[in-house]
Amino acid sequence: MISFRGKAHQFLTQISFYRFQLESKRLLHLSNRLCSNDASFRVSYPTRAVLYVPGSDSKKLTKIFTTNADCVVMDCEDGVALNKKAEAREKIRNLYDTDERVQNNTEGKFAVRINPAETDLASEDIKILFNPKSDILKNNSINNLLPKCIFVPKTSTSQEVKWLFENLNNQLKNYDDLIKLNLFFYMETAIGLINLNDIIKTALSLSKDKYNSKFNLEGFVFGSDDFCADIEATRTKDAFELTYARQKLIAYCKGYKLKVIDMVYIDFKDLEGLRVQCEQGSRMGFTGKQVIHPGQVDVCQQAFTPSKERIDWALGLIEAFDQHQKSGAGAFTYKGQMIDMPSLLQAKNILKIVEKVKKN
Ligand SMILES: CC(C)(COP(=O)(O)OP(=O)(O)OC[C@H]1O[C@@H](n2cnc3c(N)ncnc32)[C@H](O)[C@@H]1OP(=O)(O)O)[C@@H](O)C(=O)NCCC(=O)NCCSC(=O)C[C@H](O)C(=O)O
Ligand SMILES: [Mg+2]
Repeated sequence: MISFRGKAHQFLTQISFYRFQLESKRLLHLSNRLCSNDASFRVSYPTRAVLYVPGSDSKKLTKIFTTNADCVVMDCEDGVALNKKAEAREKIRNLYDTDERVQNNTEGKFAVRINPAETDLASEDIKILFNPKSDILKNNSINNLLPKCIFVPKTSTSQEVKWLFENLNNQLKNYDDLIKLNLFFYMETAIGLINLNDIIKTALSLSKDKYNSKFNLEGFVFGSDDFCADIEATRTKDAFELTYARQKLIAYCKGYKLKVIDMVYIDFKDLEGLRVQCEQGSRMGFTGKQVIHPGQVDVCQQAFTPSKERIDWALGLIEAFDQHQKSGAGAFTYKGQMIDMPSLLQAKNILKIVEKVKKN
């Protein structure tokens, strides 16, 4: 039996819930209005959880349709044994030839990781993966039959970028109506970290000036395990040995408005440890994280999705900022903190992520 006080409490909770809903709707409307005319508010698809599936493993490949990972990377590189490379390429090619779910995906949900540029393995990957069977091509648009996004590991020099674009371009030159191919490069060697600026600038300028924007550099992936091997570091749970590399990669990617995907957490049964590392990566500025097991996807997505509290904070701040701007105040107090233009930009970043997730 609920007492009168209990009932009153229930009633008040209900009222404040409805008030909260109304308030949220009003604020969301306001944020749409504030952000819709903002050129910096470009929203592409989300990459919170990027799941690897070894291309040679038929059973795991069937799981690409049941996972809710934002991006599935069918792997031809390190997740595949050397004597299974040909099998991996064939299985992935077969999916693009026959499966409408893969064919109809327009952005980066189904991607492929090829082998490192300037290797025979990569040449063979490109030759097979970007070559639909002619009888299938007769009845289908080429854009449905090719990977829309590729991941390119161990990118250490701008020379490799040139090699890659040239090879892809040669393979694709017969298909006039090809739309864009999204690309992620890996930063996973010491020399790659040193050459990062050069690699990004080469990829951006070559794509725009020489290849008519056919190739779109979407972002970078931090290959922490290869990087550790390369710098002869020992992996630790809190990843302190990788701090510099992670921060440098974030700064360069954000400087060029690129996505940046954090390290793998190889202890895949330890979900609490995963959560801690995901939240750390999210706070540092990463856009998402690589995962190696479907069981890691939910934890990862949650950590890279702003919480209700953060969204409320952002919406309230945007409204307060708007009001203070109108009254002529650039800086003001909101929830006990000093707010000015950088805080508004941070609040908008939160809404950008929400928009991306909604788009998916
Ligand atoms: C790590 C694994 C080898 C573990 O596999 P398994 O022993 O099969 O795990 P489970 O029994 O727990 O699996 C449960 C079910 O889930 C399916 N499964 C598991 N992993 C995947 C996956 N990645 N994609 C799709 N489906 C998956 C299993 O088949 C089970 O199914 P069912 O029996 O029907 O219930 C395995 O998870 C794995 O191979 N993961 C991928 C490894 C990989 O790709 N590594 C390379 C990428 S990481 C990297 O490159 C790092 C970077 O470059 C760097 O340098 O840092
Ligand atoms: Mg690697």
